[in-house]
Amino acid sequence: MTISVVGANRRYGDFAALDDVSLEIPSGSLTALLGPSGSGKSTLLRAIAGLDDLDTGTVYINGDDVTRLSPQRRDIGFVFQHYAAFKHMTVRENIAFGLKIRKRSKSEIATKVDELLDVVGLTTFQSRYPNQLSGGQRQRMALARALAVDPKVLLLDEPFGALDAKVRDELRRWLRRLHDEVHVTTVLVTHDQQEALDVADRIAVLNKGRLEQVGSPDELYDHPSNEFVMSFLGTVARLNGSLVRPHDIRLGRTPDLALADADAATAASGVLRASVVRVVHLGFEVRVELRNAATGEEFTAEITRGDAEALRLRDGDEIYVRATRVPQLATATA
Ligand SMILES: Nc1ncnc2c1ncn2[C@@H]1O[C@H](COP(=O)(O)OP(=O)(O)OP(=O)(O)O)[C@@H](O)[C@H]1O
Repeated sequence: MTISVVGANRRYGDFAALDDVSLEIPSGSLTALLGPSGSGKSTLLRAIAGLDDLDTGTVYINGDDVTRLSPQRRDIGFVFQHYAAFKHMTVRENIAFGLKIRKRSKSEIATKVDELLDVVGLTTFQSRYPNQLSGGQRQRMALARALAVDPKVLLLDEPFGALDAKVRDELRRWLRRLHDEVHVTTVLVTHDQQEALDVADRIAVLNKGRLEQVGSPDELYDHPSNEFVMSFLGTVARLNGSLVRPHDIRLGRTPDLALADADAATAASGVLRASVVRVVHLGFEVRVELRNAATGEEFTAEITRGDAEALRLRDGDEIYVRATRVPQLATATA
């Protein structure tokens, strides 16, 4: 089911939480709403769910104008960061809840719940109560409960936000596989660019209530439309006025850092002198923290272990750097 938001505005007093946002979410996609805290992600998600009203604007689901429909009538599954499970019900009963109140037959409920327990990997935990589950298991139960009623769309607001890094990482992969199996149009709110790049097939970047860019992870990474998008998707350094990514910086002992594939934009960024502040070994990669000799600005380059060994970098060394790639931004905003 395609979701379209057209001309969405939401103000709180003088403050624009959503400022003329229009967004198309393709049927069957897993779209991340990505942005810093306060950028309007949850406001947009809640407007799609019908939990909050827009001041102006329209929400369409599958071509139908649902702007005035109650959340219950939008056929939506919703999972929040802190999921409120029914404490007195087992995992199985929690997942079955939505089907029961819709008065489905016992056998239909049993079949559906068995299937979902399997999908979310909780079959052996089905008789437990929510407080006997780990945080990650609880969120999987929440997803199963949301999916039980075959929603047209699944809306997830930082569903893994409260979990530790390792569990979050596992659940992301699991969500991606689940989505590949179930194909329900899914919108995931996250402030974590790694999470968005990892699981989403489309990313919508929000900043101060405005939509900055929408596209595939590759499109956003390779062709960010402005400096905000580029710096929000990962670490960046500023070399001679251009933003570059740490792994697009070449280091050398001499200023002769010729590039086979140098193009005009790269050549313009030139060779700079820098001193090595610190060398950090991160397995295969080596992170080199540097200080621009001309400006004193610190920045980071990421090189392979092999390159680092060849250069034999030591703290305090004076070296030369240049960008091997400078993304061309559509607009230059800060
Ligand atoms: N009920 C409200 N009353 C006043 N201001 C609100 C209300 N709800 C949200 N806001 C403001 O609107 C802005 C957007 O909030 P929203 O929750 O959509 O941001 P977000 O991008 O989801 O942020 P976070 O990642 O911190 O949850 C914030 O500055 C917030 O303070």
